[in-house]
This record gives sequence, C-alpha cells and structure tokens, in this order.
Amino acid sequence: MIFGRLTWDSFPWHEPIVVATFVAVVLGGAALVAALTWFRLWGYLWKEWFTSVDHKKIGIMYMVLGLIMFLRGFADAIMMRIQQAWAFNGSEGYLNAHHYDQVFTAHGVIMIFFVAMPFITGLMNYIVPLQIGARDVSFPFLNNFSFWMTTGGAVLVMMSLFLGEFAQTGWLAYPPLSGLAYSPATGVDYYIWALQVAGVGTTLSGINLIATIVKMRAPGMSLMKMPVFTWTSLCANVLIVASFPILTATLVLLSLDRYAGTAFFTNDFGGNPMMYVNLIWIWGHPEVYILILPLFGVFSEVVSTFCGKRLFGYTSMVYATCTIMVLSYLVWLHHFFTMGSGASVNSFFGITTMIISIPTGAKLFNWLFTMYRGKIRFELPMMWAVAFMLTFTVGGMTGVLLAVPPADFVLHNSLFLIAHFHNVIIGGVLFGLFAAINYWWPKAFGFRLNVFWGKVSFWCWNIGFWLAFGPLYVLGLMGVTRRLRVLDDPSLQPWFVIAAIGAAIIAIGIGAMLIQFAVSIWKRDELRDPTGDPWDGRTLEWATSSPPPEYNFAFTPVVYDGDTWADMKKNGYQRPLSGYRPIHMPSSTGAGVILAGLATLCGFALIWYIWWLAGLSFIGIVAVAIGHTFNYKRDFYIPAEDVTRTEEERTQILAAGV
Ligand code: HEA
Ligand code: HEM
Ligand SMILES: [Cu+2]
Repeated sequence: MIFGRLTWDSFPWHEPIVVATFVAVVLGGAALVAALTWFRLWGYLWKEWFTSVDHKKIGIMYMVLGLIMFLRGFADAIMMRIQQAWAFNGSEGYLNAHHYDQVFTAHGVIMIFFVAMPFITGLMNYIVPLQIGARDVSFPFLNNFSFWMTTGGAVLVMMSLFLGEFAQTGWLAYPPLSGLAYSPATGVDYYIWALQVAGVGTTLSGINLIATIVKMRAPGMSLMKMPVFTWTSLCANVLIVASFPILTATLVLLSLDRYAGTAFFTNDFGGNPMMYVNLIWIWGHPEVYILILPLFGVFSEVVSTFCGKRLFGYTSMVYATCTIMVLSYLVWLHHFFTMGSGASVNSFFGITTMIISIPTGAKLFNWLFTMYRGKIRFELPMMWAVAFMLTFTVGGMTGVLLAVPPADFVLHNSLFLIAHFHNVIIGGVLFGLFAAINYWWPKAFGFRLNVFWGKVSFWCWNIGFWLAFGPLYVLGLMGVTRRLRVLDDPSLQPWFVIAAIGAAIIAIGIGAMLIQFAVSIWKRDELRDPTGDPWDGRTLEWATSSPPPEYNFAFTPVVYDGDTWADMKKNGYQRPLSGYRPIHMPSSTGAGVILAGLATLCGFALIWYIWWLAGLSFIGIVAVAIGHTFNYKRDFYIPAEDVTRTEEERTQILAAGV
C-alpha cells in the first residue's frame, strides 16, 4: 500500500461530534488563511516571526502555542465534565467509550506537554536573557528549531483528532494496554511520535538555557547574585536535561515492542511491564517539578517587587530550589505504592516524598516574611501570588497525604488524586503563569493589561477552581475512581453537577482573560508605559525599554548587587547617552522550520506505516542539517547609527513620559 494503513476509513466519518468539529476547524482555518493572505501577512510572519532567532519572539511564539493548545485541552475538560454530570441512572451520556478514553488521554497529554511546557519554556526564553543582561540565548538557531519541534508534536496530536485516533491509554500509556495487542490502531503511535518530536525540542531548549545561564551572565553577576527566577529556571532545565532522555529511551523501547516485535514490556519472553512503570515515572515525577519550579521563581520576583523590598531569605530560596531539584529524583515510586514493592521500599519513597514539603514550606514562609511589613501593592500579579499561596498549600498538603503508603492504598487512582494534582497544577503552574503574564506583559508589549477584566478572570478562576475540584476530593474519599465514563450511584450525581458548574465558571474566567487581552490591545494607548519599568522592578529586565530593542541592552550592564536594577536605581544610575558601538547579532534562518517540518512528516509516516515517506523525510532531515552547516550567513552587525537612533528615540520617550 502506497499510503501504508491510511485509507478512506481512517477519517472518523461515523463520529458526528468529530465531523462537526472538523467542519468548524476547516472553516475557521480557511478564514484565517484568507485573512492572512488578504492583509498580506505571510511574508511578515515568515520573516519577522517564524524564522526569527530572537529569544523574545521565540518566547512569545511559545506562549501563543501554549494558549492555543490550552483552549483545546480545556475543551476536552469541559467534555468530560458534561459527560460525567450526565451519565447517571442508566444514561450513557453523549460520549461512547472509544471517544471518552481518547478525550481524557488527550487532555492529560496536551495539558502537560503542549500547554504547561510551552508556557514555561516561553517564559524562560523571554525573561532569562533579559534578567542576566544578555543579548540572546547561547544557541539562537537551536532555540528556533526547538520551538518548531514542540509545535510539530502539537500538530501531530491535533491531527489525530481527524485522521485515525488518539491513544486511549491514559496520559502515560502503560503497557500492556499500550502494546500492539491491546492498542492496534494509530492512537499510541500518535502518542509516541508526538512526544518524541516535541521531546527533542524540549531537551535541546533545556541544554540551550543551561548554557545561557552558565555562560552569558553580565559581568559581576555571580551565581548568588542571580535573580531567583533565573535560578529556578536553571534548576528546571537541569531537570529537563536529566530526565527527558529517560522519556525518549522509554518511548524507543515501547516503539520497538510495537514496531519490531520485541518484548521489553510484556510478561512473555522475559519482558516486564513494571519496568515501563518505573522508567516513565523516573521521568514523570521530575517533570511535575520542572513545571512548578519556574513558577516558584515568578512568585519570588512578584512578591518582592510588589512589597517593595528585597526577597526574604534569598540564600535559603536558592538552596530550597536545589534541594527540591535533587529530591525530585528520589520519590518516583510514590506513583505506584500499590504495585507490590513491599513495606520497606514504600516507606523509603513515602518518607523522601514527605521531605520535599520542607524546602517547599521554606519557600512559602520566605514569601510570607517578605510580605510581612512590606508596603504591599495588590496589583494583578500580586493577587495571583496570594491566590497561589492559599490554593497551592492545600494541594501540597493533600499530596503529603497521598505520600503515606497506607492512605495511598485507599486513595490511589481515585478522584482524590485527580483533585490533588489539579490543585497544585492549576493553583501553582497556571496561577503562576497568570501572575507572570500580567507582570511581564508591559515589558513585552509596552503597555499594561486591563485591570477590570483581569479581576473578573481572577475571581472566576478562583471560585471556579474550588467548585470544580472541591467535589472531587469528596468523591475520591467516597471511593470514586478516575477515568470513569458512566456512573451507577445516583447519590453521587450532585457532586458531578457542581464540578461541571465549576468548570463553566472557569470557562468564563478564560473568556474574561481573552477579553482582557483584546481590550488591552484595543486601548493600548491609554495603558502605555513609557518608562520600561512600570512596577518599580528590581531585576535587569526592567532596565531596558518596553518592548526591549532587538539587542536588549545597548551596553552590557555591570552587576554589583543581587537586586541589580533596584541597586542601580538607588545609586543614581544614569543611562549612557553616547558612544554606541555596532552590535553583533545572530541572523534569522528558515532551517529550523524546514527541519521540524520534515521531522513531523517523518513521525506522521511512521504512525501510518508509510515506510517510503518515513525514509525520504529522514534523508531530507539529514540533508538539510548538513546543508545548513554550509550556511555562512549566520550573523550580522547592527550599525552604530541604528543603535544610536533607537536609543535616542528612547531618550525622547523617557523625557516626554516623566
Ligand atoms: C505541579 C505539579 C505537582 C506538584 C508540585 C506536586 C507536589 C506533590 N505531590 Fe503530586 N502529583 C502530580 C503533580 C504534582 N504534585 C500529578 C500530575 C500526579 C498524578 C499523576 C497521575 O497519576 O496521573 C501527582 C500524584 C502524586 C502522588 C501519587 C498518588 C497516587 O497515584 O496514588 C503522590 C504521593 O505521594 C503525590 C505527592 C506529592 C507531594 C508530597 C507533593 C509536594 O511537593 C507538595 C509540597 C507542598 C506542601 C506540603 C505545601 C506547602 C508546605 C508547607 C506550608 C509547609 C508545612 C507542611 C508540612 C510539613 C506537611 N503526588
Ligand atoms: C482548567 C481546568 C481543568 C479541568 C476542568 C480539568 C478536568 C479534568 C478531568 C475531568 C479529568 C479526568 C478525571 C478522571 O480521570 O475522571 C482530568 C484529568 C487530567 N488532567 Fe485536567 N483539567 C483542567 C486543567 C488541567 C491542567 C492545567 C493540567 C496540566 C497542566 C491538567 C492535567 C490533567 C492530567 C494529567 C489528567 C489525567 C489524564 C489521565 O487520566 O490520563 N488538567 N482533568
Ligand atoms: Cu510524583
């Protein structure tokens, strides 16, 4: 077969919901393409964004990817909430098992890999070079390539909606269920290749950011003078580099089982499914700290800025972050206490898990002590920080409960577990992102976000969160397990209805946030910040203009103190107004887009067993990669006159603004 196992029947014609979505997506997509063509934006997008190696633009593209995928992941969540509120008293609800199982798997995979990861990677990309006074990351081309690989993975997941199907295994695809015998269709193959393609991007961007932080700090910025966000980013990226290769290797073994008939994860022929469970959690547990650590950094920046003072316990904050980084490797087994490791092993992993509460608690107390006697300004970022402290603490505490093996025997895989991790992920990761977006938006775009719609969104998220997940704690304690499509006991229905109402309120919160963005862009002239430092910030990103020029800083700053910018302001820093020199910058290139496109095509071909296409696209990748080494147009100088012009414009804006 020239198209492998891809046939006319691979399109889900018989699923009306999918067909309707498909029609909507095609119409929407056609409208978007038409609009971009009509306004002649393709050239602009290609030249200024898609092929850009500027860390700021790549950061923003990551955030846009995260936002788009969040809308998809949330749509899946709403579908589950409606199904579970409905499927009582003999009703089957509106989703069949085949569809429902794909929905929860896709939701988990999308939210972790294509929402949370792009969001934090985008944030680190945008902020870290600015915070350390650098002009870009260490490997700007690699950065662009990493972004497109992540996007390639997201494209594969999205394609599975309309072509074939997605995995029905849950977000970690345990064998034997994910083996060929029980999952013969394309679902698990989409899962494998989407994660492999995106995983290359994640690993490379981890290496890139570590190199950037280690090698490109401004003169004088010793490790212990680094901003806390940069510290937490460093630790998160070390975790990425140390754990994603394990995921890659695990998925390679699973692929061999599926494609080459090996038996790594079967009970026959000497294999063992428990090996998969261990390996996937040796990656999976560090992964949840990869997600939360950068946001701990965000809260540190936000709290000290909006209290107008130095962060309490900077040193202990750094040590706590490093301790969490190390400990996160010693706890993976708490995800399968019930799988027969025995009392001593379970105790070891239970205790190491509980120990993580200590550095985390240290962080919370540091934030509280920073607030103590501070002149707190309750702007939106600070509101999110306070909401985080309240919400995350509850989620962390229920985590500690799950870390007690005998308790976990009762609560494992129950809705209590689901409530625990949404409590830490929404209350920690998402609230942190919302704080970060409200905090750094003025830096990225030169105007603040609208406060009214920001507050609407804030309250809807907070109220909606507790209504949506509070009932899940109750249901979990009553013994309801996860991943259920139909429920029997009618007395449970009210809890699910409340949870659905909560999800609807969250939907309003998401809508309010989108309106907040739209209104702010609309009224940007009223919200404009000419200073580049709207919050009286303390770290270097606030020293330059908003948005920062292509080269970030006309002169590399020199660092004498931890809160560098606060220190510079206190000591009467004067912006140099002359003596500009040409600035050396990396050039844009389309090679990253092409390579990632070919990698995605190769993944697609492997999913559908189109071997010739897989071979061709692989040869294409190698050829383009070799070809790219002959591209000698890698850098250029921004002439001194251009720098002078840009800086003089800023001088005028500053003079007019004050
Ligand atoms: C951002 C993500 C994130 C974070 C930060 C955490 C943080 C923690 N998690 Fe969670 N967890 C997940 C995401 C996360 N988790 C996910 C996704 C799953 C399930 C995956 C699946 O099965 O699909 C999971 C599952 C999970 C399990 C497995 C349960 C099971 O499958 O049966 C356990 C068990 O030990 C656990 C424990 C903990 C603990 C102890 C913490 C600690 O780090 C929390 C520490 C914080 C505090 C404790 C609060 C603040 C501290 C103080 C105020 C100090 C005083 C407190 C004490 C001394 C107790 N988690
Ligand atoms: C925004 C509101 C959200 C809602 C309403 C929601 C709802 C749900 C629901 C109903 C389930 C299935 C529970 C079950 O098994 O019965 C689920 C599972 C899951 N969610 Fe969410 N979710 C939300 C956000 C998130 C976010 C932001 C993340 C991660 C970044 C996330 C990660 C997951 C994961 C990993 C699973 C497990 C999937 C599986 O069982 O394989 N969710 N969620
Ligand atoms: Cu864990």
